[in-house]
Amino acid sequence: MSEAPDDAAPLVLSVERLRKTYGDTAAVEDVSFAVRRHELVGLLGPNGAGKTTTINMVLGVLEPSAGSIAIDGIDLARDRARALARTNFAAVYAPLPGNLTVLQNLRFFGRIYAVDALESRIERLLERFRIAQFRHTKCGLLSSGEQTRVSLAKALLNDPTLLLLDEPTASLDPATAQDLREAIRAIARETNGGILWTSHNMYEVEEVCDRVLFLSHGRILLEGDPRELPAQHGAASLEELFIRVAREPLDFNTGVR
Ligand SMILES: Nc1ncnc2c1ncn2[C@@H]1O[C@H](COP(=O)(O)OP(=O)(O)OP(=O)(O)O)[C@@H](O)[C@H]1O
Repeated sequence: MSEAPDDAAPLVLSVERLRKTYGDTAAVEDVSFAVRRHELVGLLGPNGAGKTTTINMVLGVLEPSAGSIAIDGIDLARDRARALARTNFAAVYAPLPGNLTVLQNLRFFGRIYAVDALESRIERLLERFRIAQFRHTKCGLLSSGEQTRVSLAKALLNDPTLLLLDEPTASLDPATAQDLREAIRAIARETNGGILWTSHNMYEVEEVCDRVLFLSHGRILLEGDPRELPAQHGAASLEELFIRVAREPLDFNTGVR
């Protein structure tokens, strides 16, 4: 756990009244939140809660039905290219091309992002994620944990102000996951960015996140410090709170549907 981020730190992500509907189904409904510089925010919720839909709207992959998104103060709808140049992401469902080596992949993406001094940037990231020995190995041949580390290196190539991580430790053994959590915490501390992170591992969320948002049925039901929220709501642990929120798809504070 790190020092609490400064409440006055600039917003690296600001989401206002975001909504995404598919026909009569609202995947995301009236969601507002922010991520500050140096902050690690967990986006939690049961399967189908709307986490990936939210992340995909922030990444510009999905167009919101309503609402606005600003990255580092830049409105995504109005100035898309400039806003997206400040983001990056890593997700297990978006692996890097398997027929390219680690180096070829990092060079390819580095050129797309127009990274300055690309070769030295790549070398630093290969060291940081302990993947230098795989530089000439095709990504498709790496273990899932090794691929995750390459995806994280790729996600940091452009030194993003906003880093989105969708279950970054899902395929990792406990020791590798622990190393990775430490690396990600260090990134939040040392860079000028903030991180939005999804995970189903409540132990990890308590250890890593400065703040969490509980999403259920497309709405934010709870928000706060993952170490304080359980006691505030009479739950013994974050996991117990998560299960209650997931099973009670109603206004958690008032009990009103
Ligand atoms: N293209 C689509 N068309 C119709 N419904 C969709 C579409 N994409 C997502 N949904 C629905 O929107 C809801 C939110 O889905 P989403 O993938 O954002 O959930 P999630 O919180 O990421 O879940 P998980 O933890 O299972 O990955 C789900 O009910 C899903 O079925």
